[in-house]
Amino acid sequence: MRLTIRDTKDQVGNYIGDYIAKRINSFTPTPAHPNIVLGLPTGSSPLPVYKRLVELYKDGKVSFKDVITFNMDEYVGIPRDHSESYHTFMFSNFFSLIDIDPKNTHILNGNAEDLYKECEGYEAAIKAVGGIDLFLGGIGADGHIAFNEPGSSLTSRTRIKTLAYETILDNCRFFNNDLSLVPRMALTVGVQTVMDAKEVVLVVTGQNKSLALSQMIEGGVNHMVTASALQTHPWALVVCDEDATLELRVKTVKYFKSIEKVQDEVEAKYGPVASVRLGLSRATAA
Ligand SMILES: N[C@@H]1[C@@H](O)[C@H](O)[C@@H](COP(=O)(O)O)O[C@@H]1O
Repeated sequence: MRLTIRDTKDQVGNYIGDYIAKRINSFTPTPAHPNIVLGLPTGSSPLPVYKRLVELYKDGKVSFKDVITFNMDEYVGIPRDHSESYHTFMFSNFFSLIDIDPKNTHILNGNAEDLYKECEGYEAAIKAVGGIDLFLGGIGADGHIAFNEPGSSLTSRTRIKTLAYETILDNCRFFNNDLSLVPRMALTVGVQTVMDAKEVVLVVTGQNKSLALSQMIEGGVNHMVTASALQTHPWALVVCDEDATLELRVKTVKYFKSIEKVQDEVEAKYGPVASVRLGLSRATAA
């Protein structure tokens, strides 16, 4: 796992936005895997990433015409066009601002008649397009990824999930601070669904995520901090701001900063060719 630290959350957004655009632009289609497939999150943390990607699209530096997306999660039981549904979030903050074909965007339907079937179908749809190339994610204050709350199986797949009280409290701000309006359940991809992606990028910003970040990076792999499963992913990158590092050891921060410096030197020498970068960065991050 690599950790890249930037001063502010906007700089984090720019870094990840540029990173994803580079992946889209360097994607080589094959008959078995003709489109790049992204996994996408909602939440306040990824907003600067989406803002950057929209800017790059408007500047003609990236196109989403051939991009397929799968969102991480969706609430159960609120209408699709509810102002706080993840469907509404994705269309207002991203999809309606770029040239993506809505047919290529996939979001779990929290109002499906058969929620079990919906989840099984989602896993099958991911498989049918050749798997996810890059899964972008955020984390909850309790270290959850998607809606994989503490205690979730680290080999879980897309399923129905009861939300933790802490998450319901966190989300209350979006529902007029009225606890009774916050959905109690969600559909979510599993930890294993995220782990199956070829590459995972996590955006972690703000002091309120600092404890979760230190637990996921410095603690052991643990189902109480489901994002910690990424320690075993062969190609995971966490990008955070300085505020989010507050609970990390100084030694940890210095270590990851020094690794980035080496990577920069290697890239300056060999060039930012994606495949080369992938191989070399793996070596330096090991
Ligand atoms: N299901 C979402 C997660 O995918 C997201 O990472 C988390 C943090 O959101 P925020 O970035 O707003 O702190 O919120 C919810 O729990």
